[in-house]
Amino acid sequence: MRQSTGDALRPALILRPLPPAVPVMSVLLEALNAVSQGVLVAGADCLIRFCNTAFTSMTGYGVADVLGRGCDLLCGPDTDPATVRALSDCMDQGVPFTGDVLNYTRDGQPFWNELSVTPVRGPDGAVSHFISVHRDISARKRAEDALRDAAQHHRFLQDRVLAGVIVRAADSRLRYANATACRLLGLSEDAVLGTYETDPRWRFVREDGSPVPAEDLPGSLALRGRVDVQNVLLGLERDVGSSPIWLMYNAYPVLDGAGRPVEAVISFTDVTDLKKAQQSLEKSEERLRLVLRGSQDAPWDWDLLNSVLYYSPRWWEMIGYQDGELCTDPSLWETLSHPEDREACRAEFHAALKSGQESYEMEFRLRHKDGHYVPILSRGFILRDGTGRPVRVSGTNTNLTERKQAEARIHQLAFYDTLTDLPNRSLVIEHLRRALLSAKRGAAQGALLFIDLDHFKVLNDTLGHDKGDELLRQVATRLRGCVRPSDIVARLGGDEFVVMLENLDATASQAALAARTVGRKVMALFDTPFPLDGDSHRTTASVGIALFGPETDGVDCLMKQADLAMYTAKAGGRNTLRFFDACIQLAMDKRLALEKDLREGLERGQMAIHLQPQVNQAGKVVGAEVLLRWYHPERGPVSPTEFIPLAESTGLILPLGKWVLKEACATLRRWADHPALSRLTLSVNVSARQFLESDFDRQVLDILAASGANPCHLKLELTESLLAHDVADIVEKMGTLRERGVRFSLDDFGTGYSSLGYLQRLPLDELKIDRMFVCDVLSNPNDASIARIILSLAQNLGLSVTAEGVETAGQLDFLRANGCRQYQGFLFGHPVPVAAFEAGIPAPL
Ligand SMILES: Nc1nc2c(ncn2[C@@H]2O[C@@H]3COP(=O)(O)O[C@H]4[C@@H](O)[C@H](n5cnc6c(=O)[nH]c(N)nc65)O[C@@H]4COP(=O)(O)O[C@H]3[C@H]2O)c(=O)[nH]1
Repeated sequence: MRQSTGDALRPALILRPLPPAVPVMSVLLEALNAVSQGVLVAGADCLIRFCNTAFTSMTGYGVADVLGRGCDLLCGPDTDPATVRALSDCMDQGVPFTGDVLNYTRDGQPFWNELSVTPVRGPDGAVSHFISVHRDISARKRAEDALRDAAQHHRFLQDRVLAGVIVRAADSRLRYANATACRLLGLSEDAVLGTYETDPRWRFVREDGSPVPAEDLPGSLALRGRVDVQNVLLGLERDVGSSPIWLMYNAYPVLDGAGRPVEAVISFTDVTDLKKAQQSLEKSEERLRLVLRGSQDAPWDWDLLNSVLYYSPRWWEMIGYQDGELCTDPSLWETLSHPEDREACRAEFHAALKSGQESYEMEFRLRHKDGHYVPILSRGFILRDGTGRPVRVSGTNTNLTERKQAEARIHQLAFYDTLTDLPNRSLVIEHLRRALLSAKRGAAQGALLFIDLDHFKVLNDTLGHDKGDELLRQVATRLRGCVRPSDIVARLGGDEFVVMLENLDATASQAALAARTVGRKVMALFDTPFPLDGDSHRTTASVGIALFGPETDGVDCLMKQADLAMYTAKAGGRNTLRFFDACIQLAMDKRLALEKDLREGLERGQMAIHLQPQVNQAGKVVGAEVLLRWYHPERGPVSPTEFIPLAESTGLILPLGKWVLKEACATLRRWADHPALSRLTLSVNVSARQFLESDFDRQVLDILAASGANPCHLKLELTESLLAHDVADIVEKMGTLRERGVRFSLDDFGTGYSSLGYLQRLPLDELKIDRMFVCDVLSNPNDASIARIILSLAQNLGLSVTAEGVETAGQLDFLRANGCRQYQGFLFGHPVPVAAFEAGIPAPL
């Protein structure tokens, strides 16, 4: 109820010049004050003559405020001037007016006034006054505004949701479509209401490409079945034949009060991108399936977070197992992998996980059920979470067996000679390159031997290529068999072979000797005829040798040198061996001649033994060392220091040594009958090569037996170099001989391989102090110390000691003072022929 201002009087009807009020008027007045609308009466001059109670309540004005005021009393700042004008025009023209006007109460509050002004005419037809009826419609206006706002908001939202929304009537006519729906359906907003959902311009298709009939559209289904339709995927070809956009539909029916469907609300979302992604995923999965089906790869998958491993049936098959035959746990591949690969693989795998890379590849071997190892290429793809942590690894294993075999075959074809299976020129060049590099780093000298069969062409032309090939194969086999496994034997082509020897010796002369030994072994291979298809064929080879070492100028140069040496050998009459280096060749020739002479010298009786006395501390001769002498008719006397090493390297030491032993034993036997000589011992030098003969002990016993010498007078002098060989064997042979009374002395003690361990193990009787220490005992404190140590060592081990090379009384005094009891040297006598030695021994008293 609006507050009236000051005037508590009931509103009065003041109509002038109306006749005085009668009860009827009073009733009318009562009626006017009872109505809920505000009523005003204004004169033709538009001044207010009357207002009812509802008006005063509505506006807050009192009756006194209103009477006599103009009709614009209620206008305010936001009152629409156009409306005011229209009202004013109506009043001027004496026509009714209705309209909604924004008016203001007395205290300035705006309110909506539904105003209707009716002109009242007098008998003369002229407007005598106006009756206006006012209704406060503010509440309605607010409701309408709210409704409009809500509708706008709703529309706003509808237009902005990403889903299309349409409402269709039962006859499929569209009643509503939001902006998204219009966009997706290709409709303008104006066209919505005239369009049917079943419009023939749209073609709906299913995922398999078949068309969707109108009655199966989601709206139709919802209306017909009165059910909600959910998640139906349809393709929409907006123009028939165009590529469809994919829409995910939901729909529900709207029922009337009687439960009859009146319309369907249909929403749909554009899932074309999703669909495309799905299709491409399906395609790539399909492709992967096809690829995997077509390939022999074995997929696997490892869930790192849960430690769950999946090995495909082919994974198992690759290593000979049935699916599930072994327990599948993360350590399985480690258990099955080759021990040599395991550590590297583990490291590589963890490095890949740690590094953040997406994939890796590695090769290793897995143990097959039957025990052999299968070479595997494993490719893994690492899946990581948002923080980069690896959560899953998936991949495939490829069996590399065939590839490895093919690679080996290719390698074989590229680097091996198909006829002989020996390395070919390419491979030997590689080996040489590597050997030269290592020689440059200071390793020992090596040698390259070029071997060319003599007159091979003639054989090939006369006997045919098959037999030629067969000969080459047999030569290859023999060559391979006559060198060490570490030496390289190769075929360069035709009848040319090479042998590469590494690490021969640090000195060129010794390396040349070793190379020549191999060269001669190679030539000796041709001494035995070659069986060729029932016939036996003889052939020879020419060998050229080039040494290589830090100074060598590269592979080509070395090959040329060996080739040239081989041609020199051919030019020298074939079946011969030549060095590229002329000096080496000269030295070799000399050596060869010496070797030949030595061999003949032994056969022709040019050898003799000389004896050098060994005396005790009283100066009495107790024995002698047997020293070999060679007197060549042209060369004259040849020093043992010259021919003994040659004899050792050629093997001639064996017959020579035997001969010396026989001579010594024969001498002992002879002495046995001679009172002055019968107690003397003879020390015989035995070379390592001689002693290592498997039946050396038997040979000695045979010679002793054959000569009838007393074994107790025979002493064998062994050298320290012998100790580099199988000591157990040496000990055994020494034991056998010692049982018969033969004694042993260790020669040149202190110069070579001595070790206390050996000294204790060997059944020795004597140590010999080498003359190199004796020589300087007085001038060199080191040598004096060594001599003293040897003497004290011998004493502790219970061995006797003979000092060699005693030349002066001073040396003798030193040795004697330090406990040495037996001596040998020029001070007591030079090596002399046996007869001279015997003559020098005084007859017993
Ligand atoms: N400067 C000097 N030299 C002295 C003195 N006393 C002895 N000699 C020499 O020292 C060598 C001792 O023999 P070796 O150490 O066994 O050294 C021997 C031995 O290793 C070897 N040899 C000699 N005969 C044979 C043999 O029949 N068989 C074997 N396997 N080797 C032998 O030849 C080496 C040299 O023999 P030779 O030339 O006869 O040289 C002998 C001898 O003449 C001395 O006071 N001063």
